[in-house]
Amino acid sequence: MKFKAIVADIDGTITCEKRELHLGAMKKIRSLKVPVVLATGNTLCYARTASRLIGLEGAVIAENGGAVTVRFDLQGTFEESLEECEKAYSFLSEYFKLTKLDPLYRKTEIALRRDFDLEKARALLKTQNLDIEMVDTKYAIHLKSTKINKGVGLQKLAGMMGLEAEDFVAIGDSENDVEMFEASGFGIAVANGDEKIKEAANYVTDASFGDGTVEAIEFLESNGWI
Ligand SMILES: O=C(O)COP(=O)(O)O
Ligand SMILES: [Mg+2]
Repeated sequence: MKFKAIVADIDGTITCEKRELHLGAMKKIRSLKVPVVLATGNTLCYARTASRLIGLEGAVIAENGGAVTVRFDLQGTFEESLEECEKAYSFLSEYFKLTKLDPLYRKTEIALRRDFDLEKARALLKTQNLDIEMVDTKYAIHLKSTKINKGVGLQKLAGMMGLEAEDFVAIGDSENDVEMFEASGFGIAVANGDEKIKEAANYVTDASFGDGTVEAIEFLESNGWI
């Protein structure tokens, strides 16, 4: 097996436990010859800044696939999905006190603080005729279109880079990374990952957080897969 690129989740994967960047993972990523794409549930400006500060090229998937850019000098592309998310938000606001995270910068979905009953909210949302789902990343709960995810974002970005999604190894830690694992050629979950991502993974590291990403890349190198 030989892969041409890596797509790495940000929070919980290239960070430490308290969410600060993991310096060992940064160093390892910078040493790679293959392109590294960042994929996050967070906003596009967050992803682009992280890419710049890590020393990457600006190819990022943000807002769980809703926003994508291939280089720093190009504007992003944004899916038209916010309106439907707003409808779901208005409906759920009748039952819960919800807090939006970074609404000023988020253009395709809504991220919420994790301080309400998710299972109850999911059951209520099912009674509505909306193509919206709720995804828990352990950092936020995302109200997002069922048609958009990091896997769809990876297909799109891979095309822009002249690659196939299967050319990528994906590294991640939570349920918002599952579709990205499915679209990629090989998925590696870090040890702190949730059950859903570990189930979707081809390989699970022994180490957690950024140490897990270092281990994942060393595993790929030792097999000659990158
Ligand atoms: O924004 C979040 O909720 C989590 O972000 P992540 O996809 O980089 O882990
Ligand atoms: Mg994550």
